[in-house]
Amino acid sequence: MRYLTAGESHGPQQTTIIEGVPSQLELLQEDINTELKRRQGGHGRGRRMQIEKDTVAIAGGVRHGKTTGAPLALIVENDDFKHWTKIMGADPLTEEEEKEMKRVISRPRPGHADLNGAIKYGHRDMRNVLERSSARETTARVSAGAVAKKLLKTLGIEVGGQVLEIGGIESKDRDYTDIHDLKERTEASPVRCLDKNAEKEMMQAIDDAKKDGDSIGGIVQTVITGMPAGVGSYVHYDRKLDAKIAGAVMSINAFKGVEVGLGFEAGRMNGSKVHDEILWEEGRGYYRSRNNLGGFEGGMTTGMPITIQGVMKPIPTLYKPLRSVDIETKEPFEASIERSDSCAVPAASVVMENVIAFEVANAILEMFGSDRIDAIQENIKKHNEWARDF
Ligand SMILES: Cc1cc2nc3c(=O)[nH]c(=O)nc-3n(C[C@H](O)[C@H](O)[C@H](O)COP(=O)(O)O)c2cc1C
Ligand SMILES: C=C(O[C@@H]1CC(C(=O)O)=C[C@@H](OP(=O)(O)O)[C@H]1O)C(=O)O
Repeated sequence: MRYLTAGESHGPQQTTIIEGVPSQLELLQEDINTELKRRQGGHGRGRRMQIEKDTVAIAGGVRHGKTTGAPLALIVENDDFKHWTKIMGADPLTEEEEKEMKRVISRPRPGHADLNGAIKYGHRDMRNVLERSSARETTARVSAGAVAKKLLKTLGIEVGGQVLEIGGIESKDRDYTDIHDLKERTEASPVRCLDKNAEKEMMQAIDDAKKDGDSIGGIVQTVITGMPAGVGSYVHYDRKLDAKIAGAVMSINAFKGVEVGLGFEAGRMNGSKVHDEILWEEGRGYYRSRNNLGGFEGGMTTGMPITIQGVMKPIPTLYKPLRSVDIETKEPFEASIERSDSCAVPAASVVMENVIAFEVANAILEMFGSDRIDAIQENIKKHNEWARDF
C-alpha cells in the first residue's frame, strides 16, 4: 500500500489516495470518522477545532461497504474554508480583490516551517508555506491510518496508545491489563492518560501555558498487539520495519524523537538487563520473558507487543512572542497571532497510532499477500501455526 495526501489547511479539503488496499475488506465511513474524531480531541486544542467537524467522504474504492481493490479516495472538507474562499481559492484575484484581500505573511514564526519553506520555494508570502506545513494535513494521514487500522483489526491486530508525559508531568500509571483496557481508559481521559492524578496536573499545566501565552509538548506511546513474528526484515536497511515506523513517527509535525521499547534507556543498562529471554510453551510457541525491546529484533517483529514512544516539541505559534525578523523590512518584530493550539499532545498520540498502523499494515501485506482480505487471513493463520512449532 502507498498513499498520497493533498490539500491546504484553509483550502477546500484534505484529500487522501491509498493504492493497494486489498479487496473484500469491510469498510464504513464510520470506521474513518471514529479516528478523525479522536484526532480532533484533547485538552489544549485551539479555536480551529470548534470550527471543524471532520467527517470523511469515501469517493472511490469502496462499494456497498467493502473495498474493491481499486484505489481509495478519501475526502475531508475544511469547514474553515468558507471564511477563506477568496484568500485560498484557486482562481486568480481581480486587481480590486487583490488590494482588498491580499494579506501577505512576511513574518516567520520560530519553530515553524515558515522561513525555511519560503527560502526553499521562493515564496515571499509565507502563507504558501504555512498552509501545507500545517498539521491540518494529519487529518489526511489519519484517514489513511484508519483504513490500515480496520485492516489490522480484521486480522486480529489491535492498535492503541497513551500519553506518557505532558509539559514534564509524567504518568506514573502506565499499566493496563490488555489493549482493550488501555483503549477504554485512554478514551475516557481528556489527555489520553491512564494516571488520574497526572491527568489533572497535565490539564492544569496546559491551562497555565495557555494563560501565559506559551505552549507545551510531551511524550506519547503507541502499542500494537496480535502481531505475527517475523514481519519486516533484517536483510536490507529499507526493509526493517522498526526503521520504517521511526521514519513515519518523525514525519509527524513537531515530533523530534522516537524510541522502540526501552529506547534511550537501553543505552544506560547492561545487556543482561535489556535483552528479553526466549521461552517456548506447548500451544503458545515462542515468547519473550519480558518486552524491553518493544516487539522488535533485527528489524522484524518478535510477536510480542510493539511499543513505540514519540516526543512532540511545544507548539511553535506563541502568543508570547519570540524574536524574529520581517523578511520584507529585515526589521525585528513582535509576533501577534490570532489563534493556536497550546498543546496538541493528546491529538498527536492519535496521529502517531495511525501513521504507525499504516506502516505495520503495509508490512503485513508484503509478507502475507495483498489482493483479498480472506486470503491474507488464511496466510497469517498458517504462518502462526507454523511458527508456533518451528
Ligand atoms: C495535531 C497537531 C496540531 C498542531 N497544532 C499546531 C498549532 O496550532 N500551531 C502551531 O504553530 N503548530 C502546531 N503544530 C505543530 C506544527 O505543525 C509543526 O511544528 C510545524 O509543522 C513545523 O514542523 P516541525 O515542528 O516538525 O519542524 C501541530 C502539530 C500537531 C501534530
Ligand atoms: C487545523 C488543525 O491544526 C492546525 C495545525 C496548525 C499548524 O500550524 O500546524 C495550526 C492551527 O491552525 P489554524 O492556524 O487554522 O488555527 C491548528 O488548528 C487540525 O489539527 O485539524
